[in-house]
This record gives sequence, C-alpha cells and structure tokens, in this order.
Amino acid sequence: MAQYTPMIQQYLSIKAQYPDAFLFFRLGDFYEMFFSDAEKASEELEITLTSRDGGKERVPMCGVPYHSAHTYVEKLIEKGYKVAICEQVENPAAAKGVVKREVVRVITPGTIMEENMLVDQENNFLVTITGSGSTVALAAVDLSTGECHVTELDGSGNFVLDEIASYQPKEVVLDELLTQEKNLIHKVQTRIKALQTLFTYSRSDTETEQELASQFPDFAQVCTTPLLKRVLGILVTYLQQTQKRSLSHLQRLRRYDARQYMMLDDAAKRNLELTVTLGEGKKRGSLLWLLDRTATAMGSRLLKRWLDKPLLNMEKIYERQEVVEAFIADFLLLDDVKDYLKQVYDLERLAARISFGSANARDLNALKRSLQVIPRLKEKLILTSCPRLQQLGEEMDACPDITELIEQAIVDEPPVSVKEGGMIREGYDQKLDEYHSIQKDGKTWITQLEQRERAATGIKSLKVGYNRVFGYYIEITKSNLRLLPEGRYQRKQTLANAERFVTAELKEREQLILTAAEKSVDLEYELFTQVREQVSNQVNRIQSLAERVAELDVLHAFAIIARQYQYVRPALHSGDRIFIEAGRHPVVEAVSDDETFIANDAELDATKRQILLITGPNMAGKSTYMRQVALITILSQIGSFVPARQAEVAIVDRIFTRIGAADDLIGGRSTFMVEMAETCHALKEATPRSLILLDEVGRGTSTYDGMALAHAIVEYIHDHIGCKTLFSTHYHELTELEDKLDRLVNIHAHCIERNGKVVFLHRMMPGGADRSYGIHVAELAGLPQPVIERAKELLSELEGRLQQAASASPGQLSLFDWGPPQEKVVVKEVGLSEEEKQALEAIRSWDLLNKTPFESIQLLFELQQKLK
Ligand SMILES: Nc1ncnc2c1ncn2[C@@H]1O[C@H](COP(=O)(O)OP(=O)(O)OP(=O)(O)O)[C@@H](O)[C@H]1O
Repeated sequence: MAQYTPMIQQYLSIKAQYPDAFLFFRLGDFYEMFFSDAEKASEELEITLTSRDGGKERVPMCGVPYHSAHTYVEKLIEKGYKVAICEQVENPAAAKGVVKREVVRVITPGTIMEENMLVDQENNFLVTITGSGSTVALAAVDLSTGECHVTELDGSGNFVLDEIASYQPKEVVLDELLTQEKNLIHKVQTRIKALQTLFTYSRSDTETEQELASQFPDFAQVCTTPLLKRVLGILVTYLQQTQKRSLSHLQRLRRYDARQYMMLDDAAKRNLELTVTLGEGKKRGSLLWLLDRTATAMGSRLLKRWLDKPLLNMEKIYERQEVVEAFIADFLLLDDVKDYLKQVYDLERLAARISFGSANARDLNALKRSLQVIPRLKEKLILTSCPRLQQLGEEMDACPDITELIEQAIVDEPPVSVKEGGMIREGYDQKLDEYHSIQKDGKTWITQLEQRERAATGIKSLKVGYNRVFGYYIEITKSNLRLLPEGRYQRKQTLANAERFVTAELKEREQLILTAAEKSVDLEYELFTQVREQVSNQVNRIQSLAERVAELDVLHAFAIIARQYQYVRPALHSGDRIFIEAGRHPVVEAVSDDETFIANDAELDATKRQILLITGPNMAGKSTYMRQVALITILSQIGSFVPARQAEVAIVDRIFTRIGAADDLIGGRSTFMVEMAETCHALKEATPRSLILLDEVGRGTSTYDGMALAHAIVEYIHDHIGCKTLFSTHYHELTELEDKLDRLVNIHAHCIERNGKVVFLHRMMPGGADRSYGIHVAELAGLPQPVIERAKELLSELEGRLQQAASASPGQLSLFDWGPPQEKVVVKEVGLSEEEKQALEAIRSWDLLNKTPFESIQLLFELQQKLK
C-alpha cells in the first residue's frame, strides 16, 4: 500500500505533538500548512488552498511567504489561535532525502513578546489555574514584562472567576486535574473570553521544586503550599514548552493575598466604569482614563493594577497618601520629577527583550538613556522630607556599570538591524578598530587611485565606483575610451554610454577592504551580543528599578490630578462611617465643560444611616451620586486624594453594584437576569464592611414584582447583612420603609417644576421625592406631543383611582403588606402536561426557607424560561 512521502510523514509526526496549533512547516522560502490546518488557515487568512502530491494521495496545502509570515501569525494570534513554528534545523542531508526539522517556538496569545503584537502599554497576562476541593491556586504572568503572581483563593463563590477576570488574560491554562471540578471549569469556559488549554502536568513534586527554585530566587518564601507550587510548575512548564528559549527575566515572583485587597467583582468594575465605559467599552471616559497622567509605560500598567486591587491596609494607604501630599506641597518637585520620568523608557519590556535576546542596539541605548536620568531623580527624592520618597530614592539602583558598559560599547545612533554593523563605538575593541581602519584607509586609497588614473589617462570624467555584483570598478565614458592605455585595463561591464574596467591593483585592494568589512560586521554582531548578554545577567536589577519608578510615577500622577481638580486627602479609619462633604463624581466633573457639577454630601454609618434610599425622577443624578460615593471610596483606598471638600472614609472590604441596564447579549441573558444575578451575588457575598449600590433594582420586571423585589432586598440588607447601601428607586412607595427600618434614611434628588417643565437641580436633599417626573423627562427626550399628552391623561386617571381606593379601604393600600398568602395554595394538577408536573415537583423540592427572597424569584424565573 502506498505511503505518504517522507516529508509528509515528518509533518504528521510533528503535528501530532502540537494538535491544537497551526503548524507553520518551513519549506524553503515558505511556511506550508497541510491537511485540516491548510483548510482552516485558508479560510481564516483568506489565502488560496491548493494541494500537493503526498505520495499516498494529494494533500490539501496552503502557504505563506517566510518574509511576511509575521503578519499571518499576528492575524491568527489575534483570533485566539496558537501557531507552532517549525524550522529546518540542519543543512539538507541530501543522501537521506529528508531535512531535519523541529518546532522552535509556539506562539500563543498569552506568551507573545513581539512589540508589534502587544497592545501598547497594556499587560498581556497568561493565567494558569489548578485546585482541589474548595481551594484554587492561580498563577499569572506577563512574559513581556517578566511580572509573575501567584495566589490561593477560596474556590466557592465567584472569587476565582473575578480574580481570573481581573487580569483580563489573553490565555488561560487549566490543570487537567480540574476536570473533576466541572462547575468551575464550566464557569471559566463560559465567562472568561480567552484561549483556554487543558494541560497535563506530570512533573513530580521534587522535580517541580528544583525547577522553580532555580527560576525564582524567592520561590521557597512565596510558594508555601503544594497547590501554589503546582500552579507555578504548570506555568513554567507551559512557558518552556512554548518559548523554547531562555526565561531568565522571569525572576520576580509575588504572592497576592486576596484578603489584603478590596474585592471588586467584574460587575462592580464594569458598572463603576473603572477601566472602560459601560456603553462603548472605551478607556476614554473611565476612571483610569482620568487618572492616567503617568509618564512611563510601567506606571500606566501599575495604575491599572492598583485600580483593580484597592488596599485594605491603612498603613500602606497612608504611605501612598504621604507621597501624594509631598508632591502637592512642592510644585517644583512635582515638575522636576515629571521631567525625569518622561525620559524613562519602558524598562520592564526592555529588560524582557534584552534577556530574550531580541533587543537591538537602539534598545540598549534606550536603557542607557533611562538609567542616566536615575542619579538625578534619586538625588531629588532623597532630599525630600517624605520618608517613602526618600526610601524610593535610596532603593533606586541607577546601575552605573550597565550605563558605562553601553556608553563604551554602543554608538549614539546605531542602526535598527544588528546584522549590518555600525553599532560598536571606536576604541571598544582593538580588532574591530583594525578592520575599520583597513576599510577607511581603503576608501582613501580608492580616492587617490581615482586621482592617479585621471592624471595618467588625462580623462577628467574617470571615476571609481562600487556595486554589489562587480565590486570596485573604473568607469570611463565611451567618448574617452580611445585615451585608455593598452593592456592594463580589463573590461568588466558595458553600459549605454560607458564601459567599466578593473585593474589587478584595484582587485587586490578590493579583496582587502571587503574581507575587512565582512569580518567587522561579524565581529560587531559578536561584540554586541556579548554586551547584551552582560546586561541580561543584570536584568533583575533593572526590573526592581522599574518597580520603583512605576510606583513613583503613579503617585506622581495622583498628585497631578489632585492639584488640577482640587482633591483633598481623605481621612481613613477602621470605623463604620463614610462622610463626604461636597463630593463630586471625578469623571463627570472632568468632562463637563462649563464647570457646573453640583457637589453633594454623603453620610453613611452602621447605626442610623446604613441604607440611603434615593428617590427622584429619571435624569436627576441618582446614579451619578451613587457612583461618586463608590469611586471616592476606591480612590481613597488606592492612596489617591478625592474630589470633595472633606472626606472621612471607613475602609470597605468589598463593593457590589447593580447599576444601569447591562444586557448580556453575548451570554444570552435578559436585563432582568443580569440584574438578578448581580444582586444575588451582592446579597450572598457582602459583609458588614461592604458597600452595596443598587440602582433601580426591579426595573426589568413588572411594577408589582419589581417593587416587591426591591422591598425584600432592602429589608434583607437591613436585617441580615448590615452593610452600607445606596439604593435608588423610582418606586416612591418605598420611601415608607423609613418608618419601618431603623437604619434606612430617605434622600432625594431635588427637582423643581417651572412653567410645566422639570428642572434638575442635581442636589441631594433629605426625605423622599414626592412624585415622578418621568413624563416630563420623556418630553425632554423628544417623545411626540400626542404621546406625552395621553400619558399625562393616564397618569391623572391612575392617581385618581388610587385615591379612591385609599379612601374606600383605609389601611389596606400599603404595597408593603405583600407576602406569601396565608392560606395554602391548591394547585389543580388535573390537566397538567408532563413538563408542568415536573416543574411542580421541582418547586416542591426547593428549600425555600434557606434561600433569600431574591434567590427564590430567580429559581422561579429560570423555571418559567424552561417551560416556555
Ligand atoms: N451633581 C451633578 N452635577 C451636574 N450634573 C449632573 C450631576 N449629577 C448628574 N448629572 C448629570 O445628569 C445626567 C443624569 O444623571 P444620572 O444618570 O445620574 O441620573 P439618574 O437619576 O440616575 O437617571 P436615571 O434614573 O434615568 O438613570 C447625567 O448626564 C449627568 O452628567
């Protein structure tokens, strides 16, 4: 039976090792793909699918040229695929007929290093997870910066998902052992939108420990549990298998203890628009966008991480505030530091490229220029009176040895390519200088030769030139050919108007010059890689300098914002009171052109003002107010100053939100389902030290369901959780709750009516709002007049009916006397379909006594969906 050709057999055996990657199989000047890879690639990359003779049969094939392969790889990576690059590793062994090939690197979305594939200054995290029972360990790495974190988390609830999501990973690697944790795997697969790989990890504990100890100096102190070791082992093994090159810049290992940070789940980050806006998902308009006045790339990345993880530790927050205050107090210091920071390049990415061996001479110069700034920056910081600034200054290592080495070795303006010479400074290496002088002398000799030949022949237009094919030549125009002496000139090339010649003397000199040029290029490359290697051995010093610069940069940015918008230093404490005097929403304030933002106070505590029930018409500023309280809390806990006249902030451990109508179109959940899921999450996970924002919960369903839900939720938070809560509602009837619940206080967004039109004052006042101005807002929004008129008619009709009902049966109107009917509900089972009977069974099996009202309604809703 016919077999595949040896080349196709080789392809198949390599492909079998990389089943989940596109195999780019190098054949001459092309990377070829075969079989299903070829079919899929031709679709994804819109390239022609052909076939080739594979021996046994014709096999589908498509290819991309070697020189433009990177653009195709980029496209595939962007779409979330992996690409295995398979190269020829030896010269063709003609006798055997098969060239040896092997995979030299697997490029995956989470492990890319190439500048052009990375999104600007953003982190490019790869996350690995493992776990057993209720504990899950997570390791995250950004290979382009060498940043590596590990953490161990409570596997119940959504903590793990929130933690994974907080990295916005490009790729997630799941330990195969986790397949037993079906629920978790399912959640990760449905919620985390990143390439996911199940990984089989087979190293023994001892092997893992040895491997990791040699990779990370702090390994033993950081990874103290078997799960942490395993998760890091998986990470490093996966990187080794994909990169197949040095991971020497991966030395910084941090352990995150989730309990040290405020927990902000996905919904809270999204609803508060911390890093992107709700509507368009853009950075512009988010809190990050406002705060990001950082001057360096690593500062910008760190700011994002700080926003993701506000602190709980007051001392650390205090330390950051001290720095911000020192900057605000000293305008000159603020300015000087800004000037220095602006001159510092992305040290983290430079360090990574240097140790990966992909840095060029320009990168080394960028490093040198950054390091040259550090001594002056250090001096400034050490001279301040702020202890943390002094410490940062003292800890900054300007790496003078590295600066000196690069200064001595690399010229000021080297070329991009490292293979064409022109990088190494004169005086750095004697041999190289010799080659250069031969080349230089050669050039002088050529000029002299030109003059000599002109004199000897009397041809003034005679010139000596050079091209790659013939080397040096003497060019003489056709009209002057008759003046040439016999024999000495050897013809080389004929042009339209001239002839080109060489002489024995010229050939001999050419040999000398070209050999020196070739040798000098090789030697330069060798010298350059030696310098790069030496710098690469010091990469951990560059990385720790980068960390300090990043911290300084973020705190400096906080000071810039605080000065620009007159923020104040909040007083943090471990009590339970949040008091904000004349607080503002940082982003809304910054984007309003006419400086008309109306400041509002906020006061919450555990004894009298635990829940603020906020009423008021649409557009009156309720959501803005709620968000501003949460944002001021977050700003306080990341160490920033806050937009207020004065602020006292109790440390908050978690923030939960339910704001706005965020339909989960992709996940296929309705507004109401999203609303319920987010509220449910808050009710389950909040502690007495949390802050909950609920904006018009119940809006997604019918009026009475919605109101009942809202009521039940407020009551539950009041009686069972006890955490500070801002609850906005358009059910004015809920204001009656103030009489029933001791720690609930009504406030309202004040509006006035002028000439039949509503005027929003955006001012929060005590007490409940007396009526909804919804119809007026609709009018403002441009609804047709007949619709508005009809709505007004209906409204007054409704109001009339309610009044009638109230007088007819006093005391029975309150909408809060809802609840389960006293008499048992008898369900007629006759005539029910099989499905309906099953549903009834399901309802009977629910343990409703141990569920929150909200969970019960969610169950009903799910059941209703199933029955549809
Ligand atoms: N304190 C304020 N000062 C100035 N403008 C404000 C203030 N608060 C809110 N606004 C502006 O008023 C508009 C409506 O605000 P917001 O969305 O908070 O109202 P809302 O009461 O929550 O409305 P809805 O019930 O329709 O969601 C926004 O465009 C916002 O920019």
